[in-house]
Amino acid sequence: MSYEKELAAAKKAVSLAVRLSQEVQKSLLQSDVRTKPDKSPVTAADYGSQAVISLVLQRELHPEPLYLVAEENTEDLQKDGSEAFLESITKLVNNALASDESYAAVPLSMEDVRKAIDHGRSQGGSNGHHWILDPIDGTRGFVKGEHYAVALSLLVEGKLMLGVMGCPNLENHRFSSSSSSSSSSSSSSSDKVGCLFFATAGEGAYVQSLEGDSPAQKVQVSNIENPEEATFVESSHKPIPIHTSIANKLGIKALPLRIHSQVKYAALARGDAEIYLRFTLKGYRETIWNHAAGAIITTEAGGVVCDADGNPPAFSRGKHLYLKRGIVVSTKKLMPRLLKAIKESMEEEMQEDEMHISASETQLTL
Ligand SMILES: Nc1ncnc2c1ncn2[C@@H]1O[C@H](COP(=O)(O)O)[C@@H](OP(=O)(O)O)[C@H]1O
Ligand SMILES: [Mg+2]
Repeated sequence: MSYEKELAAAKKAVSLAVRLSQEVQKSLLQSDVRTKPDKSPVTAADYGSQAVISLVLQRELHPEPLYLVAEENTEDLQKDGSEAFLESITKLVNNALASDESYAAVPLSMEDVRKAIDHGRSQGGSNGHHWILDPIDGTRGFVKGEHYAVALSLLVEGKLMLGVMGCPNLENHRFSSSSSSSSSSSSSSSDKVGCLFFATAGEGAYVQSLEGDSPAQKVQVSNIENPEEATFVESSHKPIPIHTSIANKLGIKALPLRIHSQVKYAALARGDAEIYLRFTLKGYRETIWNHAAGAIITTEAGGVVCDADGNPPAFSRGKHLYLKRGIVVSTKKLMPRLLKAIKESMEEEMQEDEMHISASETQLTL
């Protein structure tokens, strides 16, 4: 089955949502950043992007029903004092939609926008069609003017069939590992930025400029064979000690690139980097919208996405991913060596934990 109609709808939805997010990022004041109960930030762009994508998909795919599993909901927007915030989100949504000729109709009300956001309450699963959305992935990066992504994908009968990812602050040219440092968000003012990645199952992964002014180009993961030359990327959250141990075992010389959001998957898909490690901290459960679009794009570019044991993550079990230790992404060539290094590092970590436990038991008995 071809997903042409769905792909066109998804590209349109993501492009309009990116326009909205860029509008917000340009004028973002610290006071516009709210904090969710899990302490992560949320902005008008998170809600606005979700509303735009929900509305565009509903209209483009009509009369098919839309099942959308998305990160945001309007619970916090219904609290006292949130009316002005919802009003500003509604204005952003109307502006973004009006920039597309086919949507320049009657402006939407606050209630329309609230409903569009809450359309994203589907739970996913292994039956039927489910769209998966992270309206702003990497909100921490977004509020700092760094990398973020608008990530949309389609799950059909439990399998990822399509992914579209807008990366508004990613340079159109590849970034090289020679510029490796603790941050990769630097760009010279003459660099052209803004990439739209997309992939459909079995048909490869592509990138085009977000401005749509150049034809799409096929992307492929890197073909380096020596892990010592690999560039490894990780999240900008707290450093994860086991990542360093794994990189040392592989003899990787360059410092990791620390990048917000699923732009990390895009970096691998395009051959800018070869290894993405995301061992999760205890108590944190990964959600499908943080990985789905990136996973199909990198896989279609020839990469491999798996857990620490080498098993592919299941996107069909609801909103969460059930992983043993985290997500590992690399190329087919490097994955066997990487999994071996991971196994060794995990065994060492377990031995260290056991030593700590017996040392503290000894202290207790003294
Ligand atoms: N302690 C943690 N460990 C891993 N991921 C976390 C986390 N706390 C939050 N996240 C999620 O990680 C996403 C960002 O990933 P990254 O660190 O790769 O940029 C955030 O998505 P949102 O920005 O969409 O909320 C957030 O949901
Ligand atoms: Mg998000």
